Amino acid sequence: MLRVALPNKGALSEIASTMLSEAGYVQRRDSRELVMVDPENEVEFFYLRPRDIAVYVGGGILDVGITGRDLYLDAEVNDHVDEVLPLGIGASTFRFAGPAGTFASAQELSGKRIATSYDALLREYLATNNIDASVVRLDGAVESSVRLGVADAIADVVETGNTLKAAGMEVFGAPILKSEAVLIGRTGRTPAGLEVLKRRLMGVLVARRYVMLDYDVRKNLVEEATALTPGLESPTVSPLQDSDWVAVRAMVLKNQTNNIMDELYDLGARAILVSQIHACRI
Ligand SMILES: Nc1ncnc2c1ncn2[C@@H]1O[C@H](COP(=O)(O)OP(=O)(O)OP(=O)(O)O)[C@@H](O)[C@H]1O
Ligand SMILES: O=P(O)(O)OC[C@H]1O[C@H](OP(=O)(O)OP(=O)(O)O)[C@H](O)[C@@H]1O
Ligand SMILES: [Mg+2]
Repeated sequence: MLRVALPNKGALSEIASTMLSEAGYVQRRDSRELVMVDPENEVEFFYLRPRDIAVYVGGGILDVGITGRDLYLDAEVNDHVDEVLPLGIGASTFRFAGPAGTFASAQELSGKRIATSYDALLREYLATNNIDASVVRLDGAVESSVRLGVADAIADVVETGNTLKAAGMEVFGAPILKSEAVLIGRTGRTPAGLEVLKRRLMGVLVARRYVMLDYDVRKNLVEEATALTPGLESPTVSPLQDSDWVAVRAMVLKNQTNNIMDELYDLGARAILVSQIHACRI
């Protein structure tokens, strides 16, 4: 059995479970369940605090896990745990913020107090950038720390920025880290089932990003048309009953679909159809 750690709560919990369901794995139905066995796929899922996942994987107790890149790096296990696959979900940025109009750059933090829940990540950034500041480690609701007088600035996860705005704060300086949900595993180990899990997750990523495009086009325009729809490897071109025309089938990026359809139509392509990809192995 492949032993997989998944976030039990928070921003990454539902989106990680949904992704695994789309990849064909059985997921828990009740958020209080802590373990879920998927005997058919020979995988066992353990629902744990997202911050603890790197610790379980780093300790060799569980084979792989899904957590945030920021949490994984903050756990300081990257000498023996690797990021195996970025998952394109749960994106956020780890940034400095302070009371509106107070700070303009990270260098101005020298001698100041910075509150954060990601102290290892912050300490490393400060050391690399020669900023001599003190770090105040808090568990959460870090935005309140400045108003309450325990810190001068914060380093925290920002997604929409709404929480900062509500606290009268604004970001400053360059982003410290761009994060997203990632699959992590022990360096140099490929436990049974990991390659299949990776391939399935990559299949979900592709199925989410691409659609299947079908159209008919005159044979003499097929070169121009397929230049617009090159597909992942090569588009399928099939004969039609009318020998002057061919049918073309290719995967295209979902967010480019309508532009490509307009260009194909202008070129003379007709019967342009888009269909969703439910699953794939590339
Ligand atoms: N809007 C968001 N708010 C917080 N974290 C987010 C958001 N979007 C993505 N994430 C990511 O989710 C992870 C944090 O998850 P979560 O909030 O569940 O952990 P936590 O803050 O340690 O726990 P909790 O808030 O339950 O005490 C990080 O990897 C973070 O980058
Ligand atoms: O930019 P936004 O979309 O507003 O999201 C970012 C906020 O969400 C997180 O808090 P969370 O809900 O995890 O609470 P916590 O601070 O107690 O961890 C994070 O710590 C920020 O406060
Ligand atoms: Mg949180």
